[in-house]
Amino acid sequence: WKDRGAAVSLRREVDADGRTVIRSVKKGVRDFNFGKVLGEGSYSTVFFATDRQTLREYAIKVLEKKHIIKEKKIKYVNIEKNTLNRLTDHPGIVRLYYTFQDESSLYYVLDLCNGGELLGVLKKTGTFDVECTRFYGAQILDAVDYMHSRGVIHRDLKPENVLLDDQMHVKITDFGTAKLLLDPRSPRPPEDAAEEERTASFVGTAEYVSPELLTDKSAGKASDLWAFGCIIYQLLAGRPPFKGATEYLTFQRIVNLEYEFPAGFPPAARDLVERCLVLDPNRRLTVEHIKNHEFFDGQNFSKDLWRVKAPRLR
Ligand SMILES: NC(=O)c1nn(CC2CCNCC2)c2c1CCc1cnc(N=C3C=CCC=C3)nc1-2
Repeated sequence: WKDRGAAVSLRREVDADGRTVIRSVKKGVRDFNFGKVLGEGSYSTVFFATDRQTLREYAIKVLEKKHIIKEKKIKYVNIEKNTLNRLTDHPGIVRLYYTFQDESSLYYVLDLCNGGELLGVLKKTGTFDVECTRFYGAQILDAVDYMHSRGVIHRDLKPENVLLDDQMHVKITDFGTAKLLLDPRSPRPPEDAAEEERTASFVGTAEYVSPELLTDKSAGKASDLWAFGCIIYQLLAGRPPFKGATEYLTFQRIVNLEYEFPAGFPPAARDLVERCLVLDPNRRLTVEHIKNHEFFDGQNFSKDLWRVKAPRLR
């Protein structure tokens, strides 16, 4: 596990001759004050942390080595690090500053999102109006477009993984289950790669998982756009489109496309959702189609999208 990024701290020490020397050493656990737990995954815990020298605040994701090995999650840990290393330069993606390790754990130093989860904000307001849905939908779409352009498929997009920063702007997180498309420049994968993909065990969160992942276990960029359609529906309706009493019943509703729109659901948004929630991934809207859809008429998808003030949530 090669550490990434070199963050050094200057440490004043006394050498053997009693002289005070300043050494530059790679940052480690001792350079941070760890605060409250922000979230716990099956093999990681994310803490609020402050750099003791610069006082900058971060989220530090801590992964216990022996647990990762015992649970055979090394592959996921490497996927997440390789994914974060590809997604280095977009305002809508939680940024990995650097990593370090000690004998027991691995540490990822990440952007801190003080605004919490989009889901939390949605629960407070119940539903979003069209203006807020357009703003957050546009930011999520722009971040997904960047991810896909870098050959990354998130595979578990949902309002819990859409975090908010101090400006209430979107920061997408949790790439531990992402799928990395092979670099087009690299040699073609062996034929059995497709087979291996089909035997892949990972499935996202029930309410947002795409039908193709349930039927033939293949996930492509269109799988993230299925989840995008579910999120747009949920922001306006206050609940996800597919929700059964059990996971199995939720899956059944998805593969049978069983969902309705509540009365008063805005027509342009309804048309957009209907064209994202298409069973055949090849007939689903692509990012470009969605950007040009009537629902986003007049929406600016340039860098300004990340400079404008977030609309007041109502
Ligand atoms: N899995 C992760 O990488 C991750 N998990 N969290 C906390 C989770 C809580 C449950 N929903 C998904 C996120 C984070 C990160 C990245 C880095 C990261 C940065 N800031 C926050 N901030 C939060 C603030 C309040 C509540 C939750 C998260 N959280 C994270």
